[in-house]
Amino acid sequence: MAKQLKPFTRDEVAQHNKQGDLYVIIDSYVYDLSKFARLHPGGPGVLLDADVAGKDATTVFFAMHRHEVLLKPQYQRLKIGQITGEKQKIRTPQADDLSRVPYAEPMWLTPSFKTPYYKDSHRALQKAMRKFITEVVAPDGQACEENGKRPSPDVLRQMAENGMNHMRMGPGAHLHGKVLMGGAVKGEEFDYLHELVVNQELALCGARGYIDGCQGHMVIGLPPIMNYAKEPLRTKVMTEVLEGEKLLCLAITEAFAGSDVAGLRCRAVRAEDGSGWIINGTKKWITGGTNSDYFTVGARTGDHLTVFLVPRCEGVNTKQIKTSYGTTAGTSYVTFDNVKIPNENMIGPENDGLRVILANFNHERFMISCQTVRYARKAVEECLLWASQRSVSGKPLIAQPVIRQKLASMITKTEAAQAFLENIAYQMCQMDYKEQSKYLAGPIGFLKLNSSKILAEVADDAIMIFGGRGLTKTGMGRFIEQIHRTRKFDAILGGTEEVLGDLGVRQAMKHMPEDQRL
Ligand code: HEM
Repeated sequence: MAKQLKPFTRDEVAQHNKQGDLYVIIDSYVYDLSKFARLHPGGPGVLLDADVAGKDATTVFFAMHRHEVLLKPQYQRLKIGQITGEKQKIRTPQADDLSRVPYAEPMWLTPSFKTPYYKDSHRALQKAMRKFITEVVAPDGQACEENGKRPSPDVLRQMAENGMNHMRMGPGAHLHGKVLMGGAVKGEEFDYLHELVVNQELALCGARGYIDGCQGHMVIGLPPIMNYAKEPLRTKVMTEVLEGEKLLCLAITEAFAGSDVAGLRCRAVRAEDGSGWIINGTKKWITGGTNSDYFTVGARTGDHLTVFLVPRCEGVNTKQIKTSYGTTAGTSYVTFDNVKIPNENMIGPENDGLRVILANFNHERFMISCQTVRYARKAVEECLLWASQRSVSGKPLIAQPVIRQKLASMITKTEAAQAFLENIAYQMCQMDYKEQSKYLAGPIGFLKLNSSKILAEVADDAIMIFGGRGLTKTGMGRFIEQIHRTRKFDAILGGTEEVLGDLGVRQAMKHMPEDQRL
C-alpha cells in the first residue's frame, strides 16, 4: 500500500532546519533527513547549510544526484509529505517510455519524423524490448558491473524465454514458430532491422562488459555450430544454448595471434586409435570463457586451421582476465591440455576452419556497430541533460558556446553513424548470405570502423562536458565514465579499426573497373 503523505506548508518545513530535526523539499515533496544526515554520502554538513536545511533543495539536489537516487526504496522511505497546492514537476519515466530529450532516440522513434525502413513490428519489438531491458536486464547489468559477478542465471533464463538468444543470432529458420518478446514480432518476419532494434535496446543497459558477458559470446560462438556442425550434435547444442541451458563462447584469439587468425598455434591431432582429436594450446581474451560450457575453438591441423566444439571437460581450464570493462564479461585465458574430443565435434570440413570462422565476421561487426552507435547516443542524452541542469557562474552549462559546439559535434556524428547503420541493415535485408559476403564485407568493415571512431570522439567530448564527474564510477557521470573507459573495446573486438579500414579498401579494389582513368 502506498505510504500516506502528510500535507505541509513551506513555513512548516522551514521549522525543521537543524541537526536531528532536518527536513528539505525536493520537487514539491518533503523529505525527513533527521536520521539520514549522518549517513549521507555527501556528508551531513551540506544538508545543514542555511540554504538547504528546511528549504527547497530541488536545484542543488539535481546538480549533485541522478534522478534514480530518489527512486531507490531506501531513500523513498525518507519522503514524508508534500507541499499543499504544489505538484511534482520532474517526471519519473515508465519502463517502456521513449526519452523526450532531443536526439536521445534515433529519428525513427521521434514523433513527427518518418522512416522508410521500420514497420509496426519493429516498433512493437522496440517497446517490448525497452520494458524488458529497463525492468529486468539493466538492473542486473548495473549490479554486475559493480560487483564483477557473472550475469544472473535468472536474467539469462528470462532472456531465453523471450527469444532474445534466438533474435540475437539474426534472421533465419531458428526463429520460425518462436514466440518473441511476448509475440511482438513473428519469427518468420524477423529481419536485420529487428535485430538492430534488439541490439540497440540492449545497449541501453549502460553496462558494456555485462552485455558482452550476457550472451555476446554466444552471438559469435554459435554460428559455426548452426551453419557447419553435423546432426545430431548441431540440434543438441543449438537447443541447449538458445534455450539458455548452456553457455557457449568463441575461442579463437591467442596471445600469439589476434586478428591474424592464420597465425594460431593451438593444435589438434587425430587420436592414434582414430576415435577423435586431441587438442593442446591456449586461447586469450575469450569473452564469456570463465562461465561457458562449450568452446568453439579454432585449432591448427597441420598447416591449416580446423574448427572444433570443445565441451568443458578434463584438460580444459579457464582463468579470469581482468580487463578495463570488468570481470562480469567473463573474459578468460583458456588452456587445453590433451583434451580429447570425439570425431563428430569437428565443425565443418577438416582444414577449412578459416572459412568457417570468417563466415561469421560480418554479422559480428554489424552487432557491435548497432551497440556502439547506441552508446554514442546515450552519451548525447546524458550530456544534453547535464548541460541543461548544471549551473556554472549562475548560468546553465548549455549557455556556454563551447559546450554547444561540443554537443553539435556529438549529435551530428551520432546521427550520421545511425543513418549509415540503418542503410547497411537495409542492404542486409535485401541480400542473401552469398551476396552479403560479396558486397557487404567492405561496407560493414567501414561501418564498424566509423562507429567506434565516432564513439571515441563523442566519449571524449562527453568527458569534457562532465568534467571530474565523467571520471567517477558512481554518481552523475557514471554512464559517461563507463562509455569512455570501455570505448576501445568497440575499436578492437571483432577486428581492429586498422584491419577493418584496410579490408574495406581492399574489398573496394575488387570492384575497381579496369577501364576507367582520371
Ligand atoms: C533525499 C535527499 C538526499 C538523498 C537520498 C541523497 C543521497 C545521496 C547519495 C546516494 C549520494 C552519493 C552520490 C551518488 O553516488 O549518487 C549523495 C552525494 C551527495 N549529496 Fe546527497 N542526498 C540527498 C540530499 C542532498 C542535498 C539536499 C544536498 C545539498 C547540498 C546533497 C548534497 C550531496 C553532495 C554534495 C554529494 C556528493 C556529490 C559528489 O560526490 O559529487 N544531497 N547524496
